[in-house]
Amino acid sequence: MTESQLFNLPTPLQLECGATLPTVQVAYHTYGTLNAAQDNVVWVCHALTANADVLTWWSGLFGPGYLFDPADYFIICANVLGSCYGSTGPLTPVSEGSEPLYQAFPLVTIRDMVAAHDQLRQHLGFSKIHTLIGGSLGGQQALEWAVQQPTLFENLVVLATNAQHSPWGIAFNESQRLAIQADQTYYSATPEGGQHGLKAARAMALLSYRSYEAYGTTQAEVEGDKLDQFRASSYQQYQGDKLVARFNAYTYVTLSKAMDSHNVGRGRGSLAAALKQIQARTLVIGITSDVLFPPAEQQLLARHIPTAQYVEMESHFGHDGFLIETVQITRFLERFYSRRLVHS
Ligand SMILES: CC(=O)SCCNC(=O)CCNC(=O)[C@H](O)C(C)(C)COP(=O)(O)OP(=O)(O)OC[C@H]1O[C@@H](n2cnc3c(N)ncnc32)[C@H](O)[C@@H]1OP(=O)(O)O
Ligand SMILES: N[C@@H](CCO)C(=O)O
Repeated sequence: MTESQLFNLPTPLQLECGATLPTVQVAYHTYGTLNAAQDNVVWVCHALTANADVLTWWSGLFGPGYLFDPADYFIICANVLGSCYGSTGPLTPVSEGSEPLYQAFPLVTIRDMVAAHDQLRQHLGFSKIHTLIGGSLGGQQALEWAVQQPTLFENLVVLATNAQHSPWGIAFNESQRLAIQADQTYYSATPEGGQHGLKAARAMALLSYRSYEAYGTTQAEVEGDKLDQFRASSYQQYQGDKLVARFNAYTYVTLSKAMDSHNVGRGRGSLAAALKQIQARTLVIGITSDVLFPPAEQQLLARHIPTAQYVEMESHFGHDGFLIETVQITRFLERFYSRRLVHS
């Protein structure tokens, strides 16, 4: 694990909603060495509850001996604006000496996240990115960035994501926010506020990340005569507690609203017109059992991005397959790069 590095934006950040964040800090991790030609940069955009330490949460794809090996690539991942892993968010001050804003933290969009990351890119002096990759919320950022800067990225890899967040996805997120906001401690504006609601929200979200088959495989009862205390119940409880131990309700609300805001077509005529701007060679990966970002959304991306290839991954892990099925993803990527992987 590497240490997080910090970048402070040189000027206040004007958000899409009209609010301004006076100071913004972006936490990021890098691995490997930038080569002389500076053409081995792989930029990873992370999903909802992850952090910038991609080697911990995407191991199997990133790390020594894996496809994106720090021996070959200069890998960078930045924590998104609004998160709680080092970048400015609801639990951090937004100006020198101020108190955190908690539920008053302004609305952040995917475009605001991209704006912060692009400032970091400029600060680091990268004028070319070999590969931009992200799944889910990370894929939303990657698509938005690739639309905004068509010539910056050589390759774009997006998994289990979409061009515009769907009514179905927004409804899932709103239901989770309802659980958080029904927890009166949410209004306490303390780091622990809303934890009961957050636990319920994560349990609800899990249903959209997995599948009927996945629960059937991993949570089936050994004894068939139980009346209560089922394994699936204890799994939901456990997963809720696990997120509460490492996250907070205010960040969850902020990031789920950012996901809802995603629409590459906003102000650009249409989704198709926006996606047509992308010049990066693109691989779109869908997952057969993904009910949250179903294959039809990936197929739409591939239809409108001029150079896109579409592949579909057989998996019963549902949406979270993009984090879990690293062997299949590696195979798809090797084919995509046609073995042009190692840089001299
Ligand atoms: C410090 C950090 O921030 S690290 C994490 C950073 N964040 C991320 O990476 C976000 C993206 N990652 C994820 O969403 C997840 O880690 C995934 C999707 C990759 C994998 O999910 P996991 O929860 O690890 O796997 P899975 O769904 O199989 O659950 C396994 C866990 O449930 C527990 N479990 C399984 N069945 C049950 C049950 N019936 N009752 C109670 N617990 C259960 C297991 O013991 C295991 O516990 P552990 O995580 O403490 O080892
Ligand atoms: N398991 C992922 C799901 C969101 O894509 C996360 O927690 O970030």
